[in-house]
Amino acid sequence: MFEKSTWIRLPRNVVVGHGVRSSVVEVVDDLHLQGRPLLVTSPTPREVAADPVAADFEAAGIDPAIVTIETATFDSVERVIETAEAEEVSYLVGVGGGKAIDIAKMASDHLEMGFLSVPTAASHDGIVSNRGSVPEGDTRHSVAAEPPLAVVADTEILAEAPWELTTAGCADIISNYTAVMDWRLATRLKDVEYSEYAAALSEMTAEILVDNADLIRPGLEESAWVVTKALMSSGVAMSIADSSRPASGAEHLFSHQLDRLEPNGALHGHQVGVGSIMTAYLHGGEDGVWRDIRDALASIDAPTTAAELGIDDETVIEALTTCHEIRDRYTILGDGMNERAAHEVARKTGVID
Ligand SMILES: NC(=O)C1=CN([C@@H]2O[C@H](COP(=O)(O)OP(=O)(O)OC[C@H]3O[C@@H](n4cnc5c(N)ncnc54)[C@H](OP(=O)(O)O)[C@@H]3O)[C@@H](O)[C@H]2O)C=CC1
Ligand SMILES: O=C(CO)COP(=O)(O)O
Ligand SMILES: [Zn+2]
Repeated sequence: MFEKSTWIRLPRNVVVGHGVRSSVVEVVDDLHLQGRPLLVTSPTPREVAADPVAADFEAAGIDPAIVTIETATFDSVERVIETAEAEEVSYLVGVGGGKAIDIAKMASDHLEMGFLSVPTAASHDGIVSNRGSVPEGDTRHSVAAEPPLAVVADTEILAEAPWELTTAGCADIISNYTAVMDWRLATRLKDVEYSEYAAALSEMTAEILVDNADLIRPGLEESAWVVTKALMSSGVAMSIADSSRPASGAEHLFSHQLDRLEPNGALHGHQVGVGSIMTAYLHGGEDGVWRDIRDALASIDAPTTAAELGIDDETVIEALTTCHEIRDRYTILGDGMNERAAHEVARKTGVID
């Protein structure tokens, strides 16, 4: 008997383009959401977009509450939940980068409330995904969370954000190549659940981005358009898989460990990009695709070395040798690299001197 079933949760409305920030209230109306919204934001996105969105709500006769979080932690999720309950809101609007959107989607899940995703940076592929990514102690959780009811991605805001945020988003997408390699490996060796459609979508997204790399230039609003579409497509792959596997393999473990070792290190996307160069080498050796990944990253101005990340060589080696412990996710790192092997891969790929 055939007993398989799946439930894929995706946004109902996706609004992308120049000046669409002012459509948030209209989107809320289209979704028939009633009552007060709680805007969940972080300091810079608050100035850039959350305060103007709050003003749009006020102009429409809706009284929004607002909460500003500083970190992507369970404490922040707790604070948002407490604020939502105290302010008696009916739905959430995450306005910001990966941090604010992750916290909003996890709080929404707990509160059983809908949420809207309003990205202010094309820096990560969590814009539409149904996952939240949060560190806790020695580990890093990929938490099932509420996917957004709608996404409102204003390319004018995204294009005005610092250029490195956009290159971080590109690198988060390029890292899909190695994430899918790890996923296939884990399927072969550990029989982990696998979706051919999610894997293909994730790889195709990276391919389209790399093929359009010449459209990705600072000061070009079209870049924000190209990158945001890729970030959403990658997020849809995660929602189809109901796992971050299509977009998160060993290169993400490396980045999550760097976040622990060097909390004020580099952007998430930049770290996973450098990790991807090294894990591609581990998958394919000297003749594998690691040079293609490095060149793709370099072509969109993303870092390809530890020095460009602003992280010292020792920390890179420590992250490489310990990051397999951060979560139960089988990857090319297996049960861990020893120090000599870590030095070898980091040197051979030019990540360290
Ligand atoms: N759930 C998922 O599927 C995924 C989750 N993630 C998570 O997302 C996070 C990474 O996302 P990222 O966006 O890099 O992190 P942040 O949200 O921390 O944003 C990075 C920086 O950009 C700033 N910023 C955001 N928008 C603007 C703007 N318009 N102008 C100027 N500065 C701006 C932020 O300011 P400020 O400090 O003031 O907030 C912050 O300093 C990680 O926690 C990662 O784990 C990543 C991929 C997928
Ligand atoms: O960053 C992600 C995908 O780009 C997902 O994060 P996790 O590694 O926490 O699942
Ligand atoms: Zn990522």
